[in-house]
Amino acid sequence: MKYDTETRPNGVSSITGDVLTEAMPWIKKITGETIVIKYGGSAMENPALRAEVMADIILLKIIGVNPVIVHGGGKAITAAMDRFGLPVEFVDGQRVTTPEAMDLVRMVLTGQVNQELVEAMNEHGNMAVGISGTDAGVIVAEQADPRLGRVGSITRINHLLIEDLVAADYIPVIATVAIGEDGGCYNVNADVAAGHIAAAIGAHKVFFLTDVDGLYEDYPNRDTLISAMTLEEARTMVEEGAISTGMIPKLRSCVYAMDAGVKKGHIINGTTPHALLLEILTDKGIGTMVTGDGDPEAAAPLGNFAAKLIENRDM
Ligand SMILES: Nc1ncnc2c1ncn2[C@@H]1O[C@H](COP(=O)(O)OP(=O)(O)O)[C@@H](O)[C@H]1O
Ligand SMILES: CC(=O)N[C@@H](CCC(=O)OP(=O)(O)O)C(=O)O
Repeated sequence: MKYDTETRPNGVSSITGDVLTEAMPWIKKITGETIVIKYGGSAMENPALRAEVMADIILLKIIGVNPVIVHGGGKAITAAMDRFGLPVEFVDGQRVTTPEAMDLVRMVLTGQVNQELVEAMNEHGNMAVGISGTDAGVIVAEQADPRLGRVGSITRINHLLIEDLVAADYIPVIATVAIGEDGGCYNVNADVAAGHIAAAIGAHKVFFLTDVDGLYEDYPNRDTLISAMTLEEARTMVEEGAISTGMIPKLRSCVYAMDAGVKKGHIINGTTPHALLLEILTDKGIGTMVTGDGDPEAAAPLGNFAAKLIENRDM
């Protein structure tokens, strides 16, 4: 039943009621599920927005969802390296990490970014617990490539600590510093870590919050946003190299997690107010959704542009 705002003494709009009712079936679907949310450096720049995202995560927790946060902080690391006069260099999207840079990466991710997120969430009740991949050996890695120094390639996720925290109703907030198979620690890409963690804990869904609306077929042409794609289409795009830096590890991680049983992967704009809530609790999904085969929400086939891109790569 719809009410006329005019007839309401407190002036509350019926739209508010409609929005709340619309959320009900989605709350029923998601409550009790564990979701992994990767929060990236690009979407963390604005402190007010960051605080809003953290509050939304708490709201999800309150309605019975179990969020696990995996965060990056690439921009903050670069700013710190500039400040300390360390050279900043990326090879294929991975930061060249000398031992001195590794000290700074660890300092920024675990000491600064992680704690900022934990503090912002705990303003709403002390539910968030900050850990890094070295705690209880949650993320184990080996050297990826000697040319990249202390950059790690993940070999194992020890998921017990994450699961224990979730079971105790905490929100784990994980900085992606890994413990080395050979001792020491490694710098791992946060998108990759999120995919591995989602796979290891058998998450229901994995979300990548970034600073663009999702995956574009023809970036930066804003008319080419892919709103939905199947796992096989995502796999083909990754394998054919039809996407560029930034999105590569996100889509690859979706594929990795979904191959391990995660139901869906979402790439959404963390700078859009309440992006997570809109994606999870309303009829109108936003961003790019990757669905599994046979999923009733499975996507329409890729648009012409992506199909052409892939076709051209074959030639
Ligand atoms: N096809 C594409 N669709 C969307 N974004 C793309 C695409 N190709 C490259 N990008 C870039 O990827 C960036 C997001 O990746 P990144 O900067 O690594 O994000 P984050 O710090 O959130 O992990 C976007 O800001 C955009 O510039
Ligand atoms: C190896 C490597 O490149 N590690 C990343 C880790 C942080 C990260 O991934 O942060 P975003 O998600 O904010 O980009 C880095 O040093 O920037």
